[in-house]
Amino acid sequence: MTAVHLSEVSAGYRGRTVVSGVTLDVPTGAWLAIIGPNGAGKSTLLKAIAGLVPQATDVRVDDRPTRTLDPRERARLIGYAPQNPVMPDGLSVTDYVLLGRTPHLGLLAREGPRDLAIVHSVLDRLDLAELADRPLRTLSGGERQRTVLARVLAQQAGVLLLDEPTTGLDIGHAQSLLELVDRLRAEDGTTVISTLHDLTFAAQYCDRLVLLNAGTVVASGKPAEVLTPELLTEHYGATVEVLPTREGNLVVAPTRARPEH
Ligand SMILES: Nc1ncnc2c1ncn2[C@@H]1O[C@H](COP(=O)(O)OP(=O)(O)OP(=O)(O)O)[C@@H](O)[C@H]1O
Repeated sequence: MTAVHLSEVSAGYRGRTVVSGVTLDVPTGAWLAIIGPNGAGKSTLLKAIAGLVPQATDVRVDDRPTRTLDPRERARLIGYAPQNPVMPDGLSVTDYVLLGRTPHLGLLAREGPRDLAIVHSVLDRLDLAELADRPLRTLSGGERQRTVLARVLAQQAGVLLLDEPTTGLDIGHAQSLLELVDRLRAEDGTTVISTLHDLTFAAQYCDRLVLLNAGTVVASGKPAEVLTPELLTEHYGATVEVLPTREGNLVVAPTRARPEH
């Protein structure tokens, strides 16, 4: 089943087209990574899928055009974690993550024991339980990043849009966050679309990659089809080796120019 469908989607800001002609189908339970150089339009494409930027032609999530959904309906369907969200600094971690439950509450209803149980379980899974009562302004960059993901996971939406979810995380926390997302899609059939600059992680966790440059899709397919030295040189201007590991993963290693003797 297709969870997310884009057909010739273009999107941009104030009359400037930033992403154009993107056609994609993401099956339920799949994980798609949008990769590409800085400014390629990756975040804009995620926002277009979330229905948050002006776009030409509809993006459909669960066969519904996202731009016609009201915010509560959209939030029940799509969990979107932006790269730099505005966070009310005075709130505690628990209260902030509880905001993820808002789309599931009646208009004037307060959260109940089930909502609190979901929040505590997410905090545990993201290694945030000890910070539950801390005001957001006291968190480190990586702790804030995990708290944003916790709010989105508490939403329990079927489609997750994650903009650079591992930025600012150390390798251990980045890995456990990606493992958690991977478990959600295996166990609950959650569909994931994320931007990722770490191409080795993208190769490891994602079924399919879309390489965006200057707002258009220049390559798409399985990690081994997209992460070739030729494509990475052409579109990132990087010199890299792509090495297979014993486990069958790929490592993208930048090579260093050596001075000639
Ligand atoms: N709110 C905005 N208003 C106007 N232009 C914007 C806005 N947001 C992004 N842009 C422009 O759109 C283009 C694509 O930006 P976008 O953030 O989608 O790229 P990206 O691929 O996610 O980049 P990065 O890897 O640097 O995060 C850039 O030229 C950027 O300056």
